[in-house]
Amino acid sequence: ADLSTSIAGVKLPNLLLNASGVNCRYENELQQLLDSSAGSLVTKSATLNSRDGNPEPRYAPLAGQIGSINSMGLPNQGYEYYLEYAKKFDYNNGKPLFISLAGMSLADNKAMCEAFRDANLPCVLEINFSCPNLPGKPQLGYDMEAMEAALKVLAPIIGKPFGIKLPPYFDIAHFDQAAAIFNKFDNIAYVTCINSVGNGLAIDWESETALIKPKDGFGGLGGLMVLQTSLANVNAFYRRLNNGKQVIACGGVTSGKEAFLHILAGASAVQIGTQLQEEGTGVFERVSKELQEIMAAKGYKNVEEFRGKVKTL
Ligand SMILES: C=Cc1c(C(=O)O)[nH]c(=O)[nH]c1=O
Repeated sequence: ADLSTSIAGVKLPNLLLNASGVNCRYENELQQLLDSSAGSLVTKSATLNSRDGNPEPRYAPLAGQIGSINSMGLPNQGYEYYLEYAKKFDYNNGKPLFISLAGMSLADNKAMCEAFRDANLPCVLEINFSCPNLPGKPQLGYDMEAMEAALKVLAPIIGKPFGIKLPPYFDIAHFDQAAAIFNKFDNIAYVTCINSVGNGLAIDWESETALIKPKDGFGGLGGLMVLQTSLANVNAFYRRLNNGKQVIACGGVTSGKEAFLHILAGASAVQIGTQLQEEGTGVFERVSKELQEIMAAKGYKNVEEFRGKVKTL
């Protein structure tokens, strides 16, 4: 079965890729993604300057393989590292490159977007409005006015198709408000739903202790336990975005089954985070095979035949 897809003007030979933040901070990790069955790769969200991030332990899988909690604190090499990587990248290798940016301020995001614009590269920018783990910094994704104001500055600078990484929303009114904002910007090509479910608290019952150190143990939740929230966000934006804007799914993909469900909900591509962290890059081969088996069993030759076709009662 054909798992290829096109997003923001670039073609992915396989609609599976990593979630930003996982296995993508350093060049060697990015090379591992290129060498895997993933159809593309996205870099760790970059800030103006490099960051060490929060104190460890800052990531933990949850018992029973139900998911993960993280409060990494945006550790990254600084945007120039990823800009240099994007300049050296072989755009004829068959897999497109996505670059994630998460400026600590609008000025930082503006400076980083200007630098990528000036470099005039084929990579696709994904602006991350949804990091939940910066102490004292509320995430832009939950401030509609600030998000629109930022887009009014950044969209014209980027000047070509780009994407936005969104937090999960839980109120229908917020789906309506956010989609209405995105529909105002012609070059928003896609949204990636969802980032981790912010500020969960994982506690070990034997030691009576939080699993991670930063923020009294508060961190973003990922993995299978966020699947239904992710499916809802994918479908909500699939139903609301117009002019060909697409949705990349992220959240709860541990097998071909969840990837299939995300496509049914409307996803054009599917990102894998927690399961990639736990299993390694072999996850892309496994999930691709499982998805193709499901499609064959159901008689689907390509994903367009069932994308967004979730039935309601
Ligand atoms: C960019 C920071 C993020 C982080 C982080 O670096 O703490 N963790 C997430 O789950 N999502 C983010 O967007």
